Amino acid sequence: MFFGRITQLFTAASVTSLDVGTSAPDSISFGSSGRKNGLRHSASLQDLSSYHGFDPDEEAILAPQNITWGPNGSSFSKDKGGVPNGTNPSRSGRKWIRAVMILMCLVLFALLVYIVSMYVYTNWSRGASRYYVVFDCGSTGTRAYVYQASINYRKDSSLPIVMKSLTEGISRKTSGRAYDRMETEPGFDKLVNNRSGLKTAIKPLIQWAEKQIPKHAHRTTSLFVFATAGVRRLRATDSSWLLGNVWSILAKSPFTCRREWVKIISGTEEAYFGWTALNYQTSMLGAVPKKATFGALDLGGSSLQVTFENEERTHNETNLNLRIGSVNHHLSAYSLAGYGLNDAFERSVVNLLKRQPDVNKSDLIGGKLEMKHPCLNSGYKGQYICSQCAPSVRRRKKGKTGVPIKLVGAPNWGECSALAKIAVNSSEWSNTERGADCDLQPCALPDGYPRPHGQFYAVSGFFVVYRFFNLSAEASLDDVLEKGREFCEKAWQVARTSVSPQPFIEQYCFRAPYIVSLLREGLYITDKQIVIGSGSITWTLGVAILEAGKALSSSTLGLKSYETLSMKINPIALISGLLVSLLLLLCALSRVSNCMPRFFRKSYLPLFRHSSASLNIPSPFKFQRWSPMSPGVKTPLSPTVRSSPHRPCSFGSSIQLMESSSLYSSSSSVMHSYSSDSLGEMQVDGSSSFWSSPRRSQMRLQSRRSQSREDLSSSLAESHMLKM
Ligand SMILES: Nc1nc2c(ncn2[C@@H]2O[C@H](COP(=O)(O)OP(=O)(O)OP(=O)(O)O)[C@@H](O)[C@H]2O)c(=O)[nH]1
Ligand SMILES: [Ca+2]
Repeated sequence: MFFGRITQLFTAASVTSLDVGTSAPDSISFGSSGRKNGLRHSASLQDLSSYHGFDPDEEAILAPQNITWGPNGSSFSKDKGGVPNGTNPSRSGRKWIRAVMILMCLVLFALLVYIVSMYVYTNWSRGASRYYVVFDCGSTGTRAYVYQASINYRKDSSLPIVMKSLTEGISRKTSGRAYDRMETEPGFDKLVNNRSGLKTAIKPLIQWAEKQIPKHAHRTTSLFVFATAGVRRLRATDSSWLLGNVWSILAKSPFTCRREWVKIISGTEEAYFGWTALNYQTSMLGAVPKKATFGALDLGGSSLQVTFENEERTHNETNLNLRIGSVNHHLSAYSLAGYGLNDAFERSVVNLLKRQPDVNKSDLIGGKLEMKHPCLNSGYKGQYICSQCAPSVRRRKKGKTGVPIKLVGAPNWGECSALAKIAVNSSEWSNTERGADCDLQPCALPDGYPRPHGQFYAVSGFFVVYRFFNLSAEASLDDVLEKGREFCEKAWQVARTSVSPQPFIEQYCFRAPYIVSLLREGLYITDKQIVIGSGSITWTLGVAILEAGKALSSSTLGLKSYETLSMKINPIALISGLLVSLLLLLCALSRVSNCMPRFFRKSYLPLFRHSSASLNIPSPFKFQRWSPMSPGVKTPLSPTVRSSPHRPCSFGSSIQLMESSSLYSSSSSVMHSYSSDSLGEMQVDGSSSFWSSPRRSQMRLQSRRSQSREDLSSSLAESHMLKM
């Protein structure tokens, strides 16, 4: 409708009615007053010469309701009808319309370019992968993970990406390693002021990651180096030294890394990265329709991360919103420092030391102290570096700061279980908490922290303990206790050889009761609420997923446009529709502003001939204006009859209004009527073909000025007959 109206107006602007009254039996007269004999009333041709663009007044003349067939022949009259003589409001109207048209063309063009570029980008990026390298700088080691991100085409997920972990060349769980991961030991927190140790820890990981990624993609691969609890608990001077040196070593890597990507992540960040990774791998993340997600329990060597969906917004410090794909998740996420497996054992040592009577500090510092431990196998003797035994002592041994204590195995399952429960009770060892009774409340949680609820995956350290005792994921916590007790009762030499060589074998008699007490008394999580996750679920996957999501959505909305283009609108149809609209608009605009290049002007191209029907159909569409030679030149219009009865005409006869140069005297008001013959000659005359310059053809028109009216009316009548 809108375009029809616009085109109607433009066509009206381009059509100038001439009074070519004829005595033909039927006539067409244009005039709001409906006067039939338009000859004397038509405006002189000169008046029409200013017609270059659209004249809104033309609408009144050319609109169908103003066209009537009269008894005394057809006539065209330029009757402005109701428009005061001497005013020319059409010019400002034309300018306004032209401006609107140009604006619409520009908007359409911009939209077309955007949609096409989005479509190309989306299709291009569909094949393009992005790689991510994430370093997990943990308290017991530094690991490298390589991920390949690509667009997710599955419709049952609103998650825009598919993430694949590349683990080529990693030794499969040899020598008791619980994880399939590229790892160097010890962790960064044991390498403070040890630059060569840092290089030894980092370079093998970089070299391995380079082999996982095609060389051409190295520069576009993002490298993130995130440190967790081990470094988090260091003094600021030590952690700053570590991060600064790690950054300088990484500067030589082929990957893209920014200074802000080498950092210590908070416990909360580690928590929701782990939750994201878990729910991605269990296909809960971005599921459509939304599915209940799993809580994550990530037990490290130094800290424990707890994350779960929680609609209660009770505790601001631990609440966060995470939007993945089109799904919003309200999470409670927190990290309990000191609850990792290694730190928990340390707490057991600290607690035992406190119970030692008359400990001589010099003996302590001199490493002469010997202490029995109820969770160590009989026959075990070993030196333990205790960081928390004398915090003031800064002696470094094997990379660890603390005092050496000689531990001696004195296994006692009951005492060991009680010691594990003490390690779980934060009020027993942290200065901030008041005495808490683990039988009355979750004694691992600080005051006000939301209690974990729902179903949980227990990963990392939980997985390591289950694997150590050869327990399946379905085993209960009581099974863990049973296995632990059996292990504790073995003599050290037997116990040690009963498992493949691996770190911290001596601590598993403690770890068994510890993880059970941590879940049951520390967090009040029952057996039915947990599933033991595999060792491949690591928070580094969450980093890659969230970074890839950021990259996709930020780079020119590729993701959104991907959704729009592929899921809701057929991009080809959209682009075609825009293209057609733009072309239509450009055509209309060229009519209005005569900006069509000279070569394409209708007055010289016999392409715009109309069938004789144009005489009969009272539609302004059919009257084509021959565009003027150039704006500003007075170009009176002369009607031409396209064909004559004796000449077969492939287009049928037609009336075309031809522009001619202003050769008429301004006083001339005689209307032109042309016989088809002469016009036919004119139009087919080789020297004066449509292709000749307008001036010459106008000259010929000029000489046929007195074309007989009969000719015209006969051809009019004829074409009318044809139509019948
Ligand atoms: N037996 C065995 N234990 C392992 C292995 N890898 C890690 N562990 C133990 O599992 C515990 C948890 O390991 P991680 O989750 O890697 O701990 P982390 O990331 O270094 O510690 P955080 O910095 O607190 O996250 C550590 O205390 C290790 O003692 C393994 O391959 N075999
Ligand atoms: Ca960890």
